[in-house]
Amino acid sequence: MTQAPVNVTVTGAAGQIGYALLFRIASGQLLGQDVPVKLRLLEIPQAVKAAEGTAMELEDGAFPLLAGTDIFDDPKQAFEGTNIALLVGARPRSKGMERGDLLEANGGIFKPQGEAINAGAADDVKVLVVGNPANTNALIARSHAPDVPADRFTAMTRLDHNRALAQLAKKLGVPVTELKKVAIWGNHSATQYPSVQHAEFGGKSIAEAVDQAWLENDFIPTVAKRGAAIIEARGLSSAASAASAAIDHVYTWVNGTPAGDWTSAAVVSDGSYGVPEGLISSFPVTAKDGKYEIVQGLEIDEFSRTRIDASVAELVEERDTVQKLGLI
Ligand SMILES: NC(=O)c1ccc[n+]([C@@H]2O[C@H](COP(=O)([O-])OP(=O)(O)OC[C@H]3O[C@@H](n4cnc5c(N)ncnc54)[C@H](O)[C@@H]3O)[C@@H](O)[C@H]2O)c1
Ligand SMILES: O=C(O)C[C@H](O)C(=O)O
Repeated sequence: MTQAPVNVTVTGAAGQIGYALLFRIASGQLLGQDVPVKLRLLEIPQAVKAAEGTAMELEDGAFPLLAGTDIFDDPKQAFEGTNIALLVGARPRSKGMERGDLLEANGGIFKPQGEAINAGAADDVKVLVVGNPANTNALIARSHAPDVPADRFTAMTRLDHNRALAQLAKKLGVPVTELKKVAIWGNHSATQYPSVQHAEFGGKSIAEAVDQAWLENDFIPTVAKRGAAIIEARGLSSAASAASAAIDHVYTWVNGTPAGDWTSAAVVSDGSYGVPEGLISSFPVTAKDGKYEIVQGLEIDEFSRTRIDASVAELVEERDTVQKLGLI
């Protein structure tokens, strides 16, 4: 192991996703089996003790690639020198809380974290926001990190992408490895648009192989409402699958997408496909040389246009709310 360890900051480290995520990072699945990592865990003061327990377990794993674990309750320290920032900790919606209240509470978390990333993160920092509402939390963090290039801020829709792959593989009776060019557009919320317009299986069109009624009445709502279905079944939101998707998102970002395929990530819009510039919206993206890029030049049919516009309208509303609250 000659390479210097990569610093990985994980916020909400004592939460459910943190518990599922940290051991996979330590085992080399985030960056690769030859890349040592140093973990920097951020928690609120009340949860530092629990994070310490997780750090003891990480130590007990004797992971060859884990160069150490540090715990912080101050974002400035947690993001000092960080190369990969996984923003998982967020304020969940509690009973009676309006969407505006939720956005405001999360502004109190993601504003100082954006400032801390701006002040102290490494020059090559890559940020993935997982904590909900993920797209708008990423927008808040990004707007407080003016010195960090916009393309370093992303939010997670890889879980939705993976959910879409799983549903399609089941329907078509093929392994997920045969599926290509599935895309999630818009917000990580029930308005998201999981699209098969350009998707293929074994070189054939998926849109032609399944009927439109199944897409509209089954596939799209199943993927878009899967998070709620898991909460209903488990009594807790998805954790292991969310951690797995976070691993996939960063691994792909660093190591690239295979030729002839793409994945989905919420990235800062450059105005492509009519999505207002600056919004953090999900697109089909490729990754190369450590950069995610929006796939260009896709023809968008009328059905897709309506669905994309509806989800983007929700993102615009969220952006306008946080703007009014002075959070961006
Ligand atoms: N984007 C996605 O696909 C996706 C999927 C699943 C869950 N989520 C979201 O991920 C978030 C975390 O989920 P979870 O199940 O791990 O929640 P959890 O409640 O189990 O853990 C959250 C942790 O964050 C910590 N935290 C709160 N404020 C913090 C702050 N300011 N700094 C650092 N840590 C802080 C809490 O102390 C807690 O330990 C939630 O917002 C959830 O909705 C997103
Ligand atoms: O935490 C949630 O509200 C659901 C989560 O975003 C998910 O998609 O599983």
